[in-house]
Amino acid sequence: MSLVLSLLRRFRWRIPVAMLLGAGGAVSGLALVAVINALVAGTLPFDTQRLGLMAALLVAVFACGFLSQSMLTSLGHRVVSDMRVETVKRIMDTGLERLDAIGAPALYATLAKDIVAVGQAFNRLPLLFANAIMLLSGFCYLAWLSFPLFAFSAGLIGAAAAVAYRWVLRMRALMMEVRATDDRLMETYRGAIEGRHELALNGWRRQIFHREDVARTAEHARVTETHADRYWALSLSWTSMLVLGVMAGIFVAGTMLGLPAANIAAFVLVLMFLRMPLNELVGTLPILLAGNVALARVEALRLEQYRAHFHAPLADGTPKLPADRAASAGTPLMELRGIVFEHPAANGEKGFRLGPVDLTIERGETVFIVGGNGSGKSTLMSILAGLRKPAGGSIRLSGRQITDAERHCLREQVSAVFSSPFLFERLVGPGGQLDEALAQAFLRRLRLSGKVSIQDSRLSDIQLSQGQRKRLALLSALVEQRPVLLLDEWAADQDPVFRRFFYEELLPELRAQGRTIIAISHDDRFFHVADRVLQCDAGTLSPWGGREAVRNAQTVL
Ligand SMILES: Nc1ncnc2c1ncn2[C@@H]1O[C@H](COP(=O)(O)OP(=O)(O)OP(=O)(O)O)[C@@H](O)[C@H]1O
Repeated sequence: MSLVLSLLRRFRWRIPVAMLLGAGGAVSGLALVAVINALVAGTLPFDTQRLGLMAALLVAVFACGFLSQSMLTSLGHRVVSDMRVETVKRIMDTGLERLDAIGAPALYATLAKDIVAVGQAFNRLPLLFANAIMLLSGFCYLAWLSFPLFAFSAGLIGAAAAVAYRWVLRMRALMMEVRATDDRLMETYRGAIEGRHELALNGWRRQIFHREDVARTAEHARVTETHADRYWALSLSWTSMLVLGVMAGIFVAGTMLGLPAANIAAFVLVLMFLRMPLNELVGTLPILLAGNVALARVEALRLEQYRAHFHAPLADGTPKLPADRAASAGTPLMELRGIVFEHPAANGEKGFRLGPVDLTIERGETVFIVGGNGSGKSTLMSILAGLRKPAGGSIRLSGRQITDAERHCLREQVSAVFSSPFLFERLVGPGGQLDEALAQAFLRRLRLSGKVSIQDSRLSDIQLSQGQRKRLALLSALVEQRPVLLLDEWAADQDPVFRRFFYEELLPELRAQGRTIIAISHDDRFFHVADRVLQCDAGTLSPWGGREAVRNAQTVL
Protein backbone atom coordinates (compact mmCIF):
# COMPACT_ATOMS: atom_id res chain seq x y z
CA MET A 1 0.00 0.00 0.00
CA SER A 2 2.86 2.36 0.88
CA LEU A 3 4.19 1.82 -2.64
CA VAL A 4 0.88 2.84 -4.21
CA LEU A 5 0.71 5.88 -1.96
CA SER A 6 4.24 6.86 -2.87
CA LEU A 7 3.40 6.52 -6.58
CA LEU A 8 0.30 8.64 -6.14
CA ARG A 9 2.38 11.21 -4.28
CA ARG A 10 5.06 11.23 -6.98
CA PHE A 11 2.67 11.75 -9.87
CA ARG A 12 0.65 14.17 -7.78
CA TRP A 13 -1.10 16.27 -10.43
CA ARG A 14 -1.03 13.91 -13.42
CA ILE A 15 -3.09 11.13 -11.84
CA PRO A 16 -6.01 13.36 -10.74
CA VAL A 17 -5.98 15.17 -14.12
CA ALA A 18 -6.01 11.89 -16.04
CA MET A 19 -8.78 10.56 -13.81
CA LEU A 20 -10.83 13.71 -14.22
CA LEU A 21 -10.49 13.36 -17.98
CA GLY A 22 -11.60 9.72 -17.66
CA ALA A 23 -14.59 10.82 -15.61
CA GLY A 24 -15.33 13.52 -18.22
CA GLY A 25 -15.41 10.84 -20.94
CA ALA A 26 -17.70 8.62 -18.87
CA VAL A 27 -20.13 11.40 -18.02
CA SER A 28 -20.18 12.59 -21.67
CA GLY A 29 -21.07 9.05 -22.79
CA LEU A 30 -23.87 8.87 -20.30
CA ALA A 31 -25.13 12.33 -21.22
CA LEU A 32 -25.27 11.18 -24.83
CA VAL A 33 -27.43 8.19 -23.79
CA ALA A 34 -29.67 10.54 -21.79
CA VAL A 35 -30.10 12.83 -24.84
CA ILE A 36 -30.92 9.84 -27.08
CA ASN A 37 -33.41 8.63 -24.43
CA ALA A 38 -35.09 12.03 -24.33
CA LEU A 39 -35.20 12.20 -28.13
CA VAL A 40 -36.75 8.72 -28.31
CA ALA A 41 -39.31 9.64 -25.62
CA GLY A 42 -40.02 12.90 -27.47
CA THR A 43 -39.27 15.07 -24.42
CA LEU A 44 -36.57 16.86 -26.42
CA PRO A 45 -37.07 18.29 -29.93
CA PHE A 46 -34.79 16.89 -32.63
CA ASP A 47 -33.14 19.94 -34.20
CA THR A 48 -29.69 21.18 -35.28
CA GLN A 49 -28.94 22.27 -31.70
CA ARG A 50 -29.44 18.66 -30.39
CA LEU A 51 -27.46 17.34 -33.33
CA GLY A 52 -24.60 19.69 -32.41
CA LEU A 53 -24.89 18.63 -28.75
CA MET A 54 -24.64 14.96 -29.68
CA ALA A 55 -21.62 15.62 -31.91
CA ALA A 56 -19.94 17.64 -29.14
CA LEU A 57 -20.60 14.82 -26.64
CA LEU A 58 -19.13 12.29 -29.08
CA VAL A 59 -15.99 14.40 -29.50
CA ALA A 60 -15.76 14.73 -25.68
CA VAL A 61 -16.06 10.92 -25.27
CA PHE A 62 -13.24 10.42 -27.78
CA ALA A 63 -10.92 13.23 -26.62
CA CYS A 64 -11.30 12.60 -22.87
CA GLY A 65 -10.90 8.84 -23.32
CA PHE A 66 -7.80 9.21 -25.49
CA LEU A 67 -6.10 11.81 -23.28
CA SER A 68 -6.85 9.97 -20.07
CA GLN A 69 -5.74 6.59 -21.44
CA SER A 70 -2.52 7.86 -22.97
CA MET A 71 -1.60 9.86 -19.86
CA LEU A 72 -2.14 6.94 -17.53
CA THR A 73 -0.54 4.30 -19.75
CA SER A 74 2.58 6.44 -20.07
CA LEU A 75 2.55 6.78 -16.28
CA GLY A 76 2.20 2.98 -16.08
CA HIS A 77 5.40 2.57 -18.11
CA ARG A 78 7.09 5.13 -15.89
CA VAL A 79 5.97 3.17 -12.82
CA VAL A 80 7.54 -0.03 -14.20
CA SER A 81 10.79 1.72 -15.09
CA ASP A 82 11.05 3.53 -11.72
CA MET A 83 10.19 0.37 -9.83
CA ARG A 84 12.91 -1.57 -11.69
CA VAL A 85 15.54 1.00 -10.91
CA GLU A 86 14.43 1.51 -7.30
CA THR A 87 14.00 -2.17 -6.49
CA VAL A 88 17.55 -2.91 -7.66
CA LYS A 89 18.81 -0.05 -5.45
CA ARG A 90 16.75 -1.34 -2.51
CA ILE A 91 18.26 -4.80 -3.02
CA MET A 92 21.76 -3.25 -3.07
CA ASP A 93 21.00 -1.41 0.20
CA THR A 94 19.55 -4.46 1.98
CA GLY A 95 21.75 -6.41 4.40
CA LEU A 96 23.29 -9.69 3.26
CA GLU A 97 21.51 -11.67 5.97
CA ARG A 98 18.12 -10.51 4.72
CA LEU A 99 19.05 -11.19 1.08
CA ASP A 100 20.30 -14.68 2.06
CA ALA A 101 16.99 -15.32 3.82
CA ILE A 102 14.93 -14.16 0.81
CA GLY A 103 17.02 -16.17 -1.64
CA ALA A 104 18.00 -15.41 -5.24
CA PRO A 105 14.95 -17.05 -6.96
CA ALA A 106 12.47 -14.87 -5.04
CA LEU A 107 14.47 -11.75 -5.90
CA TYR A 108 14.66 -12.67 -9.59
CA ALA A 109 10.93 -13.44 -9.63
CA THR A 110 10.16 -10.03 -8.14
CA LEU A 111 12.34 -8.23 -10.68
CA ALA A 112 11.04 -10.24 -13.62
CA LYS A 113 7.35 -10.65 -12.72
CA ASP A 114 6.07 -8.53 -9.85
CA ILE A 115 7.21 -5.19 -11.23
CA VAL A 116 5.60 -5.90 -14.61
CA ALA A 117 2.40 -7.08 -12.91
CA VAL A 118 2.19 -3.86 -10.87
CA GLY A 119 2.74 -1.82 -14.05
CA GLN A 120 0.03 -3.72 -15.92
CA ALA A 121 -2.42 -3.20 -13.06
CA PHE A 122 -1.48 0.46 -12.97
CA ASN A 123 -2.24 0.71 -16.70
CA ARG A 124 -5.72 -0.61 -16.01
CA LEU A 125 -6.46 2.00 -13.36
CA PRO A 126 -7.83 4.58 -15.84
CA LEU A 127 -10.20 2.01 -17.28
CA LEU A 128 -11.22 0.98 -13.79
CA PHE A 129 -11.81 4.57 -12.79
CA ALA A 130 -13.66 5.54 -15.98
CA ASN A 131 -15.90 2.48 -15.67
CA ALA A 132 -16.55 3.13 -11.97
CA ILE A 133 -17.52 6.74 -12.74
CA MET A 134 -19.73 5.56 -15.61
CA LEU A 135 -21.48 3.06 -13.35
CA LEU A 136 -21.91 5.57 -10.55
CA SER A 137 -23.34 8.29 -12.76
CA GLY A 138 -25.41 5.66 -14.59
CA PHE A 139 -27.01 4.55 -11.33
CA CYS A 140 -27.66 8.17 -10.33
CA TYR A 141 -29.42 8.65 -13.67
CA LEU A 142 -31.41 5.44 -13.12
CA ALA A 143 -32.47 6.66 -9.66
CA TRP A 144 -33.63 9.90 -11.26
CA LEU A 145 -35.51 7.98 -14.01
CA SER A 146 -37.41 5.77 -11.56
CA PHE A 147 -36.52 5.36 -7.90
CA PRO A 148 -38.56 2.12 -7.32
CA LEU A 149 -36.90 0.44 -10.32
CA PHE A 150 -33.50 1.70 -9.18
CA ALA A 151 -34.04 0.33 -5.64
CA PHE A 152 -35.12 -3.00 -7.11
CA SER A 153 -32.06 -3.30 -9.39
CA ALA A 154 -29.65 -2.03 -6.72
CA GLY A 155 -30.95 -4.73 -4.33
CA LEU A 156 -30.44 -7.45 -6.94
CA ILE A 157 -26.98 -6.22 -7.94
CA GLY A 158 -25.93 -5.82 -4.28
CA ALA A 159 -26.93 -9.41 -3.45
CA ALA A 160 -25.12 -10.71 -6.54
CA ALA A 161 -21.99 -8.67 -5.72
CA ALA A 162 -21.90 -10.13 -2.20
CA VAL A 163 -21.78 -13.64 -3.71
CA ALA A 164 -19.12 -12.62 -6.26
CA TYR A 165 -16.98 -10.98 -3.55
CA ARG A 166 -16.30 -14.38 -1.96
CA TRP A 167 -15.13 -15.69 -5.36
CA VAL A 168 -12.82 -12.73 -5.76
CA LEU A 169 -11.27 -13.39 -2.34
CA ARG A 170 -10.76 -17.04 -3.26
CA MET A 171 -9.27 -16.01 -6.59
CA ARG A 172 -6.78 -13.72 -4.83
CA ALA A 173 -5.74 -16.50 -2.46
CA LEU A 174 -5.14 -18.82 -5.41
CA MET A 175 -3.14 -16.15 -7.23
CA MET A 176 -0.96 -15.75 -4.13
CA GLU A 177 -0.28 -19.45 -4.30
CA VAL A 178 0.56 -19.26 -8.02
CA ARG A 179 2.97 -16.44 -7.27
CA ALA A 180 4.66 -18.48 -4.53
CA THR A 181 5.09 -21.29 -7.07
CA ASP A 182 6.81 -18.81 -9.40
CA ASP A 183 9.73 -18.59 -6.93
CA ARG A 184 10.12 -22.36 -7.06
CA LEU A 185 9.88 -22.32 -10.86
CA MET A 186 12.59 -19.67 -10.98
CA GLU A 187 14.79 -21.99 -8.89
CA THR A 188 14.26 -24.78 -11.42
CA TYR A 189 15.11 -22.41 -14.31
CA ARG A 190 18.33 -21.57 -12.47
CA GLY A 191 19.07 -25.28 -12.07
CA ALA A 192 18.50 -25.91 -15.79
CA ILE A 193 20.80 -23.05 -16.80
CA GLU A 194 23.52 -22.99 -14.13
CA GLY A 195 23.53 -26.74 -13.59
CA ARG A 196 23.71 -27.44 -17.33
CA HIS A 197 27.04 -29.28 -17.13
CA GLU A 198 25.93 -31.57 -14.31
CA LEU A 199 22.61 -32.21 -16.09
CA ALA A 200 24.31 -32.86 -19.44
CA LEU A 201 26.49 -35.52 -17.82
CA ASN A 202 23.76 -37.59 -16.25
CA GLY A 203 20.62 -38.68 -18.08
CA TRP A 204 19.02 -39.94 -14.87
CA ARG A 205 19.61 -36.64 -13.14
CA ARG A 206 18.11 -34.85 -16.18
CA GLN A 207 15.04 -37.08 -16.15
CA ILE A 208 14.44 -36.88 -12.39
CA PHE A 209 15.10 -33.11 -12.28
CA HIS A 210 12.73 -32.54 -15.19
CA ARG A 211 9.99 -34.78 -13.84
CA GLU A 212 10.18 -34.08 -10.10
CA ASP A 213 11.24 -30.45 -10.04
CA VAL A 214 10.33 -28.74 -13.32
CA ALA A 215 7.21 -30.59 -14.47
CA ARG A 216 5.77 -31.05 -10.97
CA THR A 217 6.16 -27.37 -10.09
CA ALA A 218 4.84 -26.23 -13.48
CA GLU A 219 1.87 -28.59 -13.08
CA HIS A 220 1.09 -27.20 -9.64
CA ALA A 221 1.15 -23.67 -11.11
CA ARG A 222 -1.09 -24.77 -14.00
CA VAL A 223 -3.69 -26.42 -11.75
CA THR A 224 -3.79 -23.44 -9.36
CA GLU A 225 -3.97 -20.92 -12.21
CA THR A 226 -6.78 -22.88 -13.90
CA HIS A 227 -8.61 -23.00 -10.59
CA ALA A 228 -8.23 -19.22 -10.15
CA ASP A 229 -9.38 -18.58 -13.74
CA ARG A 230 -12.47 -20.68 -13.09
CA TYR A 231 -13.52 -18.20 -10.39
CA TRP A 232 -12.93 -15.41 -12.88
CA ALA A 233 -15.02 -17.12 -15.57
CA LEU A 234 -17.69 -17.65 -12.90
CA SER A 235 -17.65 -13.93 -12.04
CA LEU A 236 -17.82 -12.93 -15.74
CA SER A 237 -20.76 -15.21 -16.54
CA TRP A 238 -22.42 -14.18 -13.29
CA THR A 239 -22.16 -10.50 -14.31
CA SER A 240 -23.53 -11.12 -17.83
CA MET A 241 -26.42 -13.12 -16.42
CA LEU A 242 -27.00 -10.55 -13.70
CA VAL A 243 -27.48 -7.64 -16.13
CA LEU A 244 -29.85 -9.64 -18.34
CA GLY A 245 -31.66 -10.90 -15.22
CA VAL A 246 -32.03 -7.37 -13.86
CA MET A 247 -33.44 -6.23 -17.24
CA ALA A 248 -36.00 -9.02 -17.19
CA GLY A 249 -36.78 -8.25 -13.54
CA ILE A 250 -37.19 -4.55 -14.37
CA PHE A 251 -39.74 -5.40 -17.01
CA VAL A 252 -41.71 -7.63 -14.61
CA ALA A 253 -41.44 -5.23 -11.64
CA GLY A 254 -42.18 -2.16 -13.82
CA THR A 255 -45.28 -3.80 -15.32
CA MET A 256 -46.48 -4.92 -11.87
CA LEU A 257 -45.95 -1.40 -10.51
CA GLY A 258 -47.85 -0.04 -13.53
CA LEU A 259 -44.99 2.22 -14.65
CA PRO A 260 -45.17 3.82 -18.11
CA ALA A 261 -43.59 1.67 -20.87
CA ALA A 262 -41.37 4.60 -21.94
CA ASN A 263 -39.86 4.74 -18.44
CA ILE A 264 -39.18 0.98 -18.42
CA ALA A 265 -37.65 1.20 -21.93
CA ALA A 266 -35.39 4.12 -20.93
CA PHE A 267 -34.32 2.21 -17.84
CA VAL A 268 -33.49 -0.90 -19.87
CA LEU A 269 -31.54 1.18 -22.44
CA VAL A 270 -29.34 2.68 -19.69
CA LEU A 271 -28.80 -0.79 -18.20
CA MET A 272 -27.73 -2.03 -21.64
CA PHE A 273 -25.26 0.83 -21.77
CA LEU A 274 -23.96 0.02 -18.26
CA ARG A 275 -23.43 -3.61 -19.20
CA MET A 276 -20.19 -2.76 -20.99
CA PRO A 277 -18.41 -0.99 -18.07
CA LEU A 278 -19.59 -3.70 -15.69
CA ASN A 279 -18.16 -6.45 -17.91
CA GLU A 280 -14.93 -4.53 -18.39
CA LEU A 281 -14.62 -4.07 -14.64
CA VAL A 282 -14.93 -7.79 -14.05
CA GLY A 283 -12.74 -8.52 -17.10
CA THR A 284 -9.80 -6.54 -15.65
CA LEU A 285 -10.15 -8.26 -12.29
CA PRO A 286 -7.35 -10.85 -12.82
CA ILE A 287 -4.88 -8.12 -13.85
CA LEU A 288 -5.82 -5.93 -10.91
CA LEU A 289 -5.59 -8.87 -8.52
CA ALA A 290 -2.24 -9.94 -10.01
CA GLY A 291 -0.95 -6.39 -9.42
CA ASN A 292 -2.27 -6.46 -5.88
CA VAL A 293 -0.63 -9.85 -5.21
CA ALA A 294 2.65 -8.61 -6.76
CA LEU A 295 2.61 -5.55 -4.50
CA ALA A 296 2.05 -7.77 -1.48
CA ARG A 297 5.05 -9.91 -2.57
CA VAL A 298 7.34 -6.90 -3.04
CA GLU A 299 6.38 -5.58 0.39
CA ALA A 300 6.80 -9.02 2.00
CA LEU A 301 10.47 -9.04 0.90
CA ARG A 302 11.08 -6.33 3.52
CA LEU A 303 13.85 -4.71 1.50
CA GLU A 304 15.45 -1.50 2.71
CA GLN A 305 13.44 1.61 1.89
CA TYR A 306 14.51 3.35 -1.28
CA ARG A 307 17.15 6.04 -0.83
CA ALA A 308 18.71 7.92 -3.68
CA HIS A 309 22.19 8.42 -2.19
CA PHE A 310 25.03 5.91 -2.51
CA HIS A 311 27.52 7.21 0.04
CA ALA A 312 25.97 7.69 3.46
CA PRO A 313 27.85 10.13 5.72
CA LEU A 314 29.18 9.19 9.17
CA ALA A 315 27.03 9.84 12.24
CA ASP A 316 28.88 13.12 12.87
CA GLY A 317 28.22 14.26 9.28
CA THR A 318 31.74 13.49 7.97
CA PRO A 319 31.23 12.16 4.43
CA LYS A 320 34.06 9.63 4.63
CA LEU A 321 36.51 8.25 7.16
CA PRO A 322 40.04 9.33 6.15
CA ALA A 323 42.16 6.25 5.41
CA ASP A 324 45.19 7.52 7.28
CA ARG A 325 43.30 9.01 10.19
CA ALA A 326 45.26 8.71 13.44
CA ALA A 327 47.98 6.79 11.61
CA SER A 328 50.59 9.08 13.09
CA ALA A 329 49.27 8.36 16.58
CA GLY A 330 50.08 4.67 15.99
CA THR A 331 46.47 3.55 16.23
CA PRO A 332 45.90 0.08 14.72
CA LEU A 333 43.98 0.01 11.44
CA MET A 334 41.35 -2.37 12.76
CA GLU A 335 40.46 -3.68 16.20
CA LEU A 336 37.84 -6.35 16.75
CA ARG A 337 36.78 -6.91 20.36
CA GLY A 338 34.47 -9.75 21.41
CA ILE A 339 32.98 -10.06 17.92
CA VAL A 340 30.22 -12.65 17.76
CA PHE A 341 28.22 -13.68 14.69
CA GLU A 342 25.64 -16.41 14.18
CA HIS A 343 24.42 -18.04 11.00
CA PRO A 344 20.87 -19.02 12.00
CA ALA A 345 19.75 -22.63 12.15
CA ALA A 346 17.76 -23.70 9.10
CA ASN A 347 15.72 -26.76 8.07
CA GLY A 348 16.30 -28.44 11.41
CA GLU A 349 20.11 -28.14 11.05
CA LYS A 350 22.01 -26.31 13.77
CA GLY A 351 23.41 -22.88 12.98
CA PHE A 352 27.02 -21.71 13.16
CA ARG A 353 28.52 -19.41 15.78
CA LEU A 354 31.66 -17.39 15.18
CA GLY A 355 33.49 -15.85 18.12
CA PRO A 356 34.01 -14.20 20.41
CA VAL A 357 36.86 -12.94 18.23
CA ASP A 358 39.52 -10.46 19.39
CA LEU A 359 41.80 -9.32 16.60
CA THR A 360 44.04 -6.33 16.01
CA ILE A 361 45.25 -5.60 12.48
CA GLU A 362 48.12 -3.15 12.13
CA ARG A 363 48.39 -0.86 9.14
CA GLY A 364 50.46 -2.49 6.37
CA GLU A 365 50.36 -5.96 7.95
CA THR A 366 50.06 -9.17 5.93
CA VAL A 367 47.95 -11.69 7.83
CA PHE A 368 47.15 -15.20 6.65
CA ILE A 369 44.20 -17.16 8.04
CA VAL A 370 44.11 -20.96 7.90
CA GLY A 371 41.46 -23.42 9.06
CA GLY A 372 39.35 -26.40 8.12
CA ASN A 373 36.31 -26.28 5.86
CA GLY A 374 33.39 -24.62 7.60
CA SER A 375 35.58 -23.28 10.43
CA GLY A 376 34.33 -19.71 9.84
CA LYS A 377 37.14 -18.10 7.79
CA SER A 378 34.89 -16.61 5.11
CA THR A 379 32.38 -15.49 7.73
CA LEU A 380 35.17 -13.66 9.58
CA MET A 381 36.28 -12.16 6.29
CA SER A 382 32.80 -10.78 5.59
CA ILE A 383 32.76 -9.18 9.07
CA LEU A 384 36.19 -7.63 8.48
CA ALA A 385 34.83 -6.24 5.21
CA GLY A 386 31.81 -4.75 7.03
CA LEU A 387 29.43 -6.88 4.98
CA ARG A 388 27.81 -8.69 7.89
CA LYS A 389 26.50 -7.21 11.10
CA PRO A 390 28.00 -8.90 14.19
CA ALA A 391 25.55 -9.91 16.91
CA GLY A 392 27.95 -8.63 19.57
CA GLY A 393 31.30 -6.95 20.14
CA SER A 394 32.86 -3.83 18.69
CA ILE A 395 34.93 -2.85 15.67
CA ARG A 396 37.32 0.11 15.66
CA LEU A 397 38.66 1.53 12.45
CA SER A 398 41.67 3.85 12.79
CA GLY A 399 40.71 4.20 16.46
CA ARG A 400 37.11 5.15 15.77
CA GLN A 401 34.35 2.86 16.99
CA ILE A 402 32.18 1.91 14.02
CA THR A 403 28.44 1.87 14.70
CA ASP A 404 26.07 -0.34 12.69
CA ALA A 405 25.04 2.66 10.65
CA GLU A 406 28.70 3.33 9.88
CA ARG A 407 29.71 -0.14 8.72
CA HIS A 408 29.72 1.23 5.21
CA CYS A 409 32.91 3.15 6.24
CA LEU A 410 34.62 -0.17 6.78
CA ARG A 411 33.52 -1.29 3.31
CA GLU A 412 34.97 1.86 1.78
CA GLN A 413 38.44 0.85 3.05
CA VAL A 414 38.33 -2.67 1.69
CA SER A 415 38.79 -4.41 -1.65
CA ALA A 416 38.07 -8.11 -1.69
CA VAL A 417 38.25 -11.16 -3.90
CA PHE A 418 35.77 -13.73 -2.61
CA SER A 419 36.07 -17.46 -3.20
CA SER A 420 33.53 -17.37 -6.07
CA PRO A 421 33.84 -13.78 -7.22
CA PHE A 422 31.35 -12.08 -9.50
CA LEU A 423 33.07 -10.30 -12.37
CA PHE A 424 31.85 -6.93 -13.57
CA GLU A 425 33.13 -5.86 -16.98
CA ARG A 426 33.56 -2.28 -15.83
CA LEU A 427 36.59 -1.47 -13.69
CA VAL A 428 36.14 1.22 -11.06
CA GLY A 429 38.96 3.19 -9.47
CA PRO A 430 39.07 5.60 -6.50
CA GLY A 431 36.27 8.19 -6.70
CA GLY A 432 34.81 6.24 -9.62
CA GLN A 433 37.80 7.17 -11.85
CA LEU A 434 39.94 4.36 -13.19
CA ASP A 435 43.71 4.84 -13.50
CA GLU A 436 43.95 3.17 -16.94
CA ALA A 437 47.77 3.05 -16.88
CA LEU A 438 47.71 1.24 -13.53
CA ALA A 439 45.03 -1.16 -14.81
CA GLN A 440 47.08 -1.92 -17.96
CA ALA A 441 50.17 -2.51 -15.83
CA PHE A 442 48.32 -4.98 -13.57
CA LEU A 443 46.84 -6.66 -16.64
CA ARG A 444 50.37 -7.33 -17.90
CA ARG A 445 51.64 -8.44 -14.50
CA LEU A 446 48.73 -10.82 -14.08
CA ARG A 447 49.63 -12.21 -17.53
CA LEU A 448 46.27 -11.45 -19.04
CA SER A 449 47.27 -8.79 -21.58
CA GLY A 450 47.31 -11.29 -24.44
CA LYS A 451 43.81 -12.44 -23.55
CA VAL A 452 41.89 -9.38 -22.40
CA SER A 453 42.14 -5.69 -23.15
CA ILE A 454 40.78 -2.66 -21.33
CA GLN A 455 38.94 -0.01 -23.28
CA ASP A 456 36.99 2.84 -21.70
CA SER A 457 37.38 1.18 -18.29
CA ARG A 458 35.80 -2.02 -19.57
CA LEU A 459 37.30 -5.48 -19.81
CA SER A 460 36.94 -6.81 -23.35
CA ASP A 461 36.18 -10.37 -22.19
CA ILE A 462 35.29 -12.10 -18.94
CA GLN A 463 34.48 -15.56 -20.33
CA LEU A 464 37.77 -17.08 -19.23
CA SER A 465 39.06 -20.07 -17.28
CA GLN A 466 38.44 -20.22 -13.52
CA GLY A 467 42.04 -19.24 -12.71
CA GLN A 468 42.00 -16.40 -15.24
CA ARG A 469 38.69 -15.12 -13.91
CA LYS A 470 40.22 -15.03 -10.42
CA ARG A 471 43.10 -12.96 -11.84
CA LEU A 472 40.60 -10.53 -13.36
CA ALA A 473 38.81 -10.33 -10.00
CA LEU A 474 42.17 -9.51 -8.37
CA LEU A 475 42.80 -6.87 -11.03
CA SER A 476 39.40 -5.36 -10.33
CA ALA A 477 40.21 -5.25 -6.59
CA LEU A 478 43.72 -3.81 -7.07
CA VAL A 479 42.65 -0.90 -9.28
CA GLU A 480 40.31 0.24 -6.49
CA GLN A 481 43.53 1.23 -4.66
CA ARG A 482 42.07 0.75 -1.21
CA PRO A 483 44.18 0.35 1.93
CA VAL A 484 42.92 -3.14 2.82
CA LEU A 485 42.92 -6.18 0.52
CA LEU A 486 40.94 -9.28 1.55
CA LEU A 487 41.58 -12.50 -0.37
CA ASP A 488 39.61 -15.71 0.12
CA GLU A 489 41.75 -18.63 -1.07
CA TRP A 490 42.73 -16.59 -4.08
CA ALA A 491 45.67 -18.72 -5.16
CA ALA A 492 43.74 -22.02 -4.97
CA ASP A 493 42.96 -21.94 -8.72
CA GLN A 494 46.37 -20.71 -9.88
CA ASP A 495 49.10 -22.80 -11.53
CA PRO A 496 52.32 -23.38 -9.50
CA VAL A 497 54.34 -20.76 -11.40
CA PHE A 498 51.77 -18.06 -10.98
CA ARG A 499 51.16 -19.07 -7.39
CA ARG A 500 54.85 -18.46 -6.63
CA PHE A 501 54.69 -15.11 -8.43
CA PHE A 502 51.62 -14.16 -6.39
CA TYR A 503 53.09 -15.04 -2.98
CA GLU A 504 56.71 -14.09 -3.54
CA GLU A 505 56.42 -11.05 -5.79
CA LEU A 506 52.96 -9.53 -5.87
CA LEU A 507 52.06 -9.73 -2.17
CA PRO A 508 55.45 -8.38 -0.96
CA GLU A 509 55.15 -5.58 -3.52
CA LEU A 510 51.67 -4.64 -2.28
CA ARG A 511 52.93 -4.86 1.29
CA ALA A 512 55.81 -2.51 0.42
CA GLN A 513 53.21 -0.05 -0.92
CA GLY A 514 51.61 -0.06 2.54
CA ARG A 515 48.58 -2.22 1.74
CA THR A 516 47.12 -4.26 4.57
CA ILE A 517 46.53 -7.79 3.31
CA ILE A 518 44.34 -10.38 5.00
CA ALA A 519 44.32 -13.63 3.03
CA ILE A 520 42.73 -16.99 3.63
CA SER A 521 45.33 -19.45 2.46
CA HIS A 522 46.27 -23.11 2.79
CA ASP A 523 49.61 -22.73 0.97
CA ASP A 524 51.84 -23.35 3.99
CA ARG A 525 54.91 -23.29 1.68
CA PHE A 526 54.44 -19.56 1.45
CA PHE A 527 53.50 -18.71 5.02
CA HIS A 528 56.88 -17.02 5.46
CA VAL A 529 55.49 -14.15 3.35
CA ALA A 530 52.99 -13.24 6.10
CA ASP A 531 53.71 -11.21 9.23
CA ARG A 532 51.31 -13.42 11.14
CA VAL A 533 49.36 -16.60 10.52
CA LEU A 534 46.11 -17.11 12.43
CA GLN A 535 44.08 -20.26 12.71
CA CYS A 536 40.30 -20.43 12.60
CA ASP A 537 38.85 -23.43 14.36
CA ALA A 538 35.11 -23.97 14.92
CA GLY A 539 34.49 -20.22 14.90
CA THR A 540 37.37 -19.22 17.18
CA LEU A 541 40.60 -17.53 16.20
CA SER A 542 44.05 -18.27 17.62
CA PRO A 543 47.69 -18.02 16.50
CA TRP A 544 48.61 -20.73 14.01
CA GLY A 545 49.90 -23.83 15.70
CA GLY A 546 52.35 -24.78 12.90
CA ARG A 547 52.15 -27.10 9.89
CA GLU A 548 50.97 -29.99 12.01
CA ALA A 549 47.92 -28.01 13.10
CA VAL A 550 47.00 -27.24 9.49
CA ARG A 551 47.22 -30.90 8.54
CA ASN A 552 45.09 -31.81 11.56
CA ALA A 553 42.57 -29.01 10.97
CA GLN A 554 39.17 -30.65 11.25
CA THR A 555 36.32 -30.01 8.94
CA VAL A 556 33.58 -28.49 11.10
CA LEU A 557 30.39 -30.48 10.88
N1 LIG B 1 24.76 -17.87 4.29
C1 LIG B 1 24.84 -18.80 5.24
N2 LIG B 1 23.74 -19.18 5.91
C2 LIG B 1 23.81 -20.10 6.90
N3 LIG B 1 24.95 -20.70 7.29
C3 LIG B 1 26.08 -20.38 6.64
C4 LIG B 1 26.09 -19.41 5.59
N4 LIG B 1 27.36 -19.26 5.17
C5 LIG B 1 28.11 -20.12 5.92
N5 LIG B 1 27.34 -20.77 6.79
C6 LIG B 1 27.78 -21.75 7.77
O1 LIG B 1 28.80 -21.16 8.54
C7 LIG B 1 29.86 -22.06 8.74
C8 LIG B 1 31.18 -21.38 8.38
O2 LIG B 1 31.16 -21.09 6.99
P1 LIG B 1 32.37 -20.33 6.31
O3 LIG B 1 32.00 -20.16 4.89
O4 LIG B 1 32.70 -19.13 7.11
O5 LIG B 1 33.52 -21.42 6.47
P2 LIG B 1 34.96 -21.46 5.83
O6 LIG B 1 35.90 -21.67 6.95
O7 LIG B 1 35.20 -20.27 4.97
O8 LIG B 1 34.84 -22.78 4.96
P3 LIG B 1 35.57 -23.19 3.57
O9 LIG B 1 37.00 -23.40 3.85
O10 LIG B 1 34.88 -24.46 3.22
O11 LIG B 1 35.30 -22.09 2.59
C9 LIG B 1 29.57 -23.30 7.91
O12 LIG B 1 29.23 -24.34 8.77
C10 LIG B 1 28.39 -22.93 7.04
O13 LIG B 1 27.47 -23.98 6.99
